Amino acid sequence: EPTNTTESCVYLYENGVEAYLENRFADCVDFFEKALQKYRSYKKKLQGCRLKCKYDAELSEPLYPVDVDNLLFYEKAVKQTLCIMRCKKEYPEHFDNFNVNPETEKLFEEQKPYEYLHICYFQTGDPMKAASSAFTYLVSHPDDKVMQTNLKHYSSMKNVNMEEIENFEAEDYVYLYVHGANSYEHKDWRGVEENMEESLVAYLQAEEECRAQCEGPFDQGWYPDFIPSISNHFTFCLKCKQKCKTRLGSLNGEKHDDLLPSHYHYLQYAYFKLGHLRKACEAVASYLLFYPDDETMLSNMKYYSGLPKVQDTFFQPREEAIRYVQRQIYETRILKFINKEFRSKTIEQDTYEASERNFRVTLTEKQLRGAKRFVSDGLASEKECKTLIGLAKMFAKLGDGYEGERSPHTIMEKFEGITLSRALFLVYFRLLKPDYLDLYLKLTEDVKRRVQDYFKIKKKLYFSYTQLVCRSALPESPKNRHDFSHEIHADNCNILNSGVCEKSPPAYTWRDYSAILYLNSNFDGGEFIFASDKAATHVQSVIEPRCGRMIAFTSGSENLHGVKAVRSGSRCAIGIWFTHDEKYADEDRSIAYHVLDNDINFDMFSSVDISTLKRKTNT
Ligand SMILES: O=C(O)CCC(=O)C(=O)O
Ligand SMILES: [Fe+2]
Repeated sequence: EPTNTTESCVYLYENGVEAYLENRFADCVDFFEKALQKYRSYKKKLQGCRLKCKYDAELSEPLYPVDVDNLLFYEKAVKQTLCIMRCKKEYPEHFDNFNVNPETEKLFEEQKPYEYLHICYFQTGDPMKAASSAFTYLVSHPDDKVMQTNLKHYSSMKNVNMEEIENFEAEDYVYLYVHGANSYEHKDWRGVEENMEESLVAYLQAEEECRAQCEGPFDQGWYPDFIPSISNHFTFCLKCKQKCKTRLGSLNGEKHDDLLPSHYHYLQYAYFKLGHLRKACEAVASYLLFYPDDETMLSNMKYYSGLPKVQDTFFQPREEAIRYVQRQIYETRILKFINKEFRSKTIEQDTYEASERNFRVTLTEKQLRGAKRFVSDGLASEKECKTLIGLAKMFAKLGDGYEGERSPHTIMEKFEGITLSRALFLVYFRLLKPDYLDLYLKLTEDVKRRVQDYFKIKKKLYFSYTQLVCRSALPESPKNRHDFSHEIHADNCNILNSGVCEKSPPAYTWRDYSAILYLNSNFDGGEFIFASDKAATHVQSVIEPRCGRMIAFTSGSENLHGVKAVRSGSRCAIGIWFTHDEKYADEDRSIAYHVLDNDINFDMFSSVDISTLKRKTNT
């Protein structure tokens, strides 16, 4: 079994998913609760080490009394590194062989476990916890329609008390702040003082932790010089840190973009009512650091200044507010500078070409729990994905000659798309700008290169079939489906009831490798799964599609796979199948290159009946 926590978090998570799929709901609850608990404690330790070490390095005696050439900065970095290494050693259960896996972090940071957990709680007869899980999920995904419906459903049950619903992932300051605001409503000024002062400390602590979490590893994608490497990593962290404010500004889903300064607003009034004028003035000055032109606060200031006991020197902003605002302003300026100055084409080009050369596997065979398969990211930019989705949508609307509007796999979804051959056909007849075909070719060539690299394929490999497909939930289909968008299958054989996979027609027996390049993630459901049998009683791995991600595998029975129901939205991906058999090579691809090069030779077309371009479809 895995020895480190991130892995065992995934391990527990996967077991939870598996228990859920097999209707073992008590196990599901158990696994997910443990997974969440493990992840939380790992995260606290990690943040704790980073914060403690920063603090220690700050306090340590410099090796030389004068700072020359920013050497003090590097001295501290070195000391901090040593400290972090030692700190992690103290928690071998968390950091042994520790290797941060951003995929895992994402699962937990996006509260994925609650998507399963609420159902498992419900099934084990705990609708209160089911409701709280649904609520917890909604706090970070406030617009999730499916979860909103679930919560509504739970809240209508007679043994569910909405007053007692909890956000399982709430930070300490959330309840302190809510209590403080309630005290204010009840004119309990001491209550405001106590809760808001405590909430302020807890909030700043939570923000420091959030920022510390941003100081993780960063895959540069190529090998830059020393200084560019530092500034790249710094920028990456800084962008992440800037998101902490927004994230923490959500009070159980309610967005506050002024959460931190509003503490000072409450406090100035409470202190005034309690007769602590100096403290009231300090709170006013602190608030004005954030919003210097705020009229209410400026008129408060005027009013307080007029009081006989108040002196001008009282309006001194608080220490923590000064530090916070100065840092905020500085960071914003740096980011603005970066965004403005690094726009130039040459830099983008460099970065792009450099990352081109670097082949990065996101998930390995071990992580996917099966042989001859891998997942890789970064194969397409957001813009490229949008362009191709646009292409699919454009021609689906015109009615693209597909056989049947609906999906061949489930009546709950519409299945539409465009093959490479069809894109070629459209370009040839001037119905489509060549840029689309160019992009289609380029991205699929990249996929092929990665497949060849990963599987170390020496024999000649041909494209056999390429198809961009969007699977869309039909508006009338239920939102809580748990069927498949694409049943578990193998790509080059037919699974018989006996479990044997027969390599005969109608299977596409010549297919040797399969790859799918995903174009989006803004839909519900649609996860790709590897399973060990046709009924998916044993799921080996679940992969979430997203723009630029590819999954590749050998096409045989060793790689049974399927797609879970697309519950809402539209899921677009390019499926690509490769063969070693020249007979099944896709001739349209080489024609496509000629069409794009503008040296179209009509002899070439004579060997291909153009009308077949339209009919050749894959179901
Ligand atoms: O779209 C996917 O993720 C997989 C589709 C698939 O397995 C197929 O078309 O054979
Ligand atoms: Fe498939």
